[in-house]
Amino acid sequence: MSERIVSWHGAPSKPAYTPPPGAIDAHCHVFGPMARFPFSAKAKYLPQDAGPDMLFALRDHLGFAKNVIVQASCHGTDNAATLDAIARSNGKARGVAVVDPAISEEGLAALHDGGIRGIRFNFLKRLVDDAPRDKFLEVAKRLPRGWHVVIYFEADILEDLRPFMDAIPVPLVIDHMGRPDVRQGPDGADMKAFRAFLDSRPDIWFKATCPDRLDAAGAPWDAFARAVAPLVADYQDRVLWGTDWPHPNMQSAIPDDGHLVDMIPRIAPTVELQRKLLIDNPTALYWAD
Ligand SMILES: O=C(O)/C=C(\CC(=O)C(=O)O)C(=O)O
Repeated sequence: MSERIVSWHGAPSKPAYTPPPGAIDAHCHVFGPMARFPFSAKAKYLPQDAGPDMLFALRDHLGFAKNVIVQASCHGTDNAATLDAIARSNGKARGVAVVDPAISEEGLAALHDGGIRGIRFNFLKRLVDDAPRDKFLEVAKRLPRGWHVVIYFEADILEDLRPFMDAIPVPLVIDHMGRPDVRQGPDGADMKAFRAFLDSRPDIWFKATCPDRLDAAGAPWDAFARAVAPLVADYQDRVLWGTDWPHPNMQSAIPDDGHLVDMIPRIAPTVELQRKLLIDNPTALYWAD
């Protein structure tokens, strides 16, 4: 792997939809800059630099107030780039780390001081070499107060992951709804299984994100809007939204971030739903203190 890829739109449009004041982009990443924050030797993709200045310029362009920066797999368990971005945000960013499960209590406390409020377990084989459930569970049981676990998986392993996820004693946040096949519609097998999972405990949250990854038909992502809007309405106190910028790995169908923002009123059509999705819910998870 040698070629560094660009996975983001060079000139995203200004969205027609204006997010409410204080809106939070609760799923985005930073890449590098590589000269200061080299990528992991185990990285499955090698991106161009997409650092905090670019992220914060996009935040302002799209009309958001804050970011939740999620450590991407290309940086492995070295959270320095994510922490640096949070430190540069003037209090306008918090984050989710990826840790070596053997991390010390002091290491976790330092992440907390740096603005981290959760850790991420990634189960996508194309992104990580291994995902040791026993070790993940051990570290999930000794997280700082108020933290949660973010889990990224694909719909076909939801059932297999259930015993592991059921045993995690802190709130769960599921990336991209566990990647359902949105072409099945709102009552399809994947959405039904995901709803059953959400119904199994009250502290599972999810991100209604990534139409670009989940709806192969492309913008305006009608299948995504049709499948996801009922989920947002039915679980409106547990849903988050984010751009996913800089869209790791996306190379052929790179989304225009302005168009992604214009999906918000299609999945959350009322002012109240939008306030929960963009302000109340992410604030409860990331700015409770
Ligand atoms: O950014 C995302 O949410 C999705 C990713 C990348 C990722 O998670 C990572 O690199 O850690 C993907 O599907 O390739």
